[in-house]
Amino acid sequence: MTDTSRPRPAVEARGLHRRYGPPGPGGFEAVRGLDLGVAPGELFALLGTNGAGKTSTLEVLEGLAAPGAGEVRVLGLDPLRDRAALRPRIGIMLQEGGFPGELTLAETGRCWAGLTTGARAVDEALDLVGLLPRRAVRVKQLSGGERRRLDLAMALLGHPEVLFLDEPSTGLDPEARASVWRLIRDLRAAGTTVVLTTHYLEEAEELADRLAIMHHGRVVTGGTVAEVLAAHPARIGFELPERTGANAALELPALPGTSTELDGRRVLLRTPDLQGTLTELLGWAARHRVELARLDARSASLEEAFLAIAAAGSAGGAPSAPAAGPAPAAGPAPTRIGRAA
Ligand SMILES: Nc1ncnc2c1ncn2[C@@H]1O[C@H](COP(=O)(O)OP(=O)(O)OP(=O)(O)O)[C@@H](O)[C@H]1O
Repeated sequence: MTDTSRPRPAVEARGLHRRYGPPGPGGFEAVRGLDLGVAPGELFALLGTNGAGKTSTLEVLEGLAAPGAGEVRVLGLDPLRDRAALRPRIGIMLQEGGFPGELTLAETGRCWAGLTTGARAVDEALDLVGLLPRRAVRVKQLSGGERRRLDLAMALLGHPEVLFLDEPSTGLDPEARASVWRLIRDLRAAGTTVVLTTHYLEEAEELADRLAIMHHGRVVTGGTVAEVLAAHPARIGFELPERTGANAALELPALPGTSTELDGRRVLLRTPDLQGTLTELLGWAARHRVELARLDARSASLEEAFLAIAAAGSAGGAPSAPAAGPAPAAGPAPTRIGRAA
């Protein structure tokens, strides 16, 4: 039965494969059975290691390349077969725009607007990315970050319903990056569906409603940032006081599902239940009048999740389910710490 309560995805791929070169050992399969769905108005980030297949995937979604196998739909249309109908409704920012260096920004905009249905005013598009004061400058005179912003302005010329951004903030200084993030957020707030690739995990954490992490042509894990992080343990670090005499040895409480690493007086706990473990630990410390110096408790970061996935992949094939973090080794047995009495 079809679920009619959920809107049809604005962007969807099912069983997508993309191959470079001939079949067999002479070729290379860059995308290996990828499924994804992006809801209308959603901001979706595609992350992954170098060569994971992000650009190869994006190019198929954009209608710039044919899938080797599988099905792709954007706004319900086939990006290749229905290209004429779809092209005016999407905006594309490639990894490199490649606009002619001799043209000024205003001329570039006019040329591009001539090819775009319902284009907004060129100056308005340049203003959106902070390049209006540079409108009379030639493209070849722009810095790398300014070129990135010109690429974005041209992608926005046609009021796209779906915007594909391939590494939109690469090469931008922190201020320019912050203003591009603001612009992307505004576009999303106005209902634009955005699919972006990025190497900046902070960018995905800041912007994305949902994300997927690719490795070796497959989506290894995906969901909201919270869902992705839930598969990775939180960390609690602290330092125990120097102890003497009969109090030299202490037993930490049994903390189910938590692993414990000791390095002198420094203790590192890894736990799937940050609040529960922290509550137990603080109760234990209060009962034993133990001061936990340099106490630091934090959820897993997207960077830790990403590195765990990359490491799992390098160590013999990435997992196909949400990747587990560093394995919690210890069971609920208490851990003896400190010098023996
Ligand atoms: N034209 C091509 N011919 C052969 N192999 C290619 C071609 N383009 C890409 N590849 C290979 O396909 C794989 C995926 O490349 P792709 O550019 O999609 O990765 P990516 O995730 O976007 O990487 P990055 O983060 O480095 O931009 C890589 O191993 C790359 O070398």
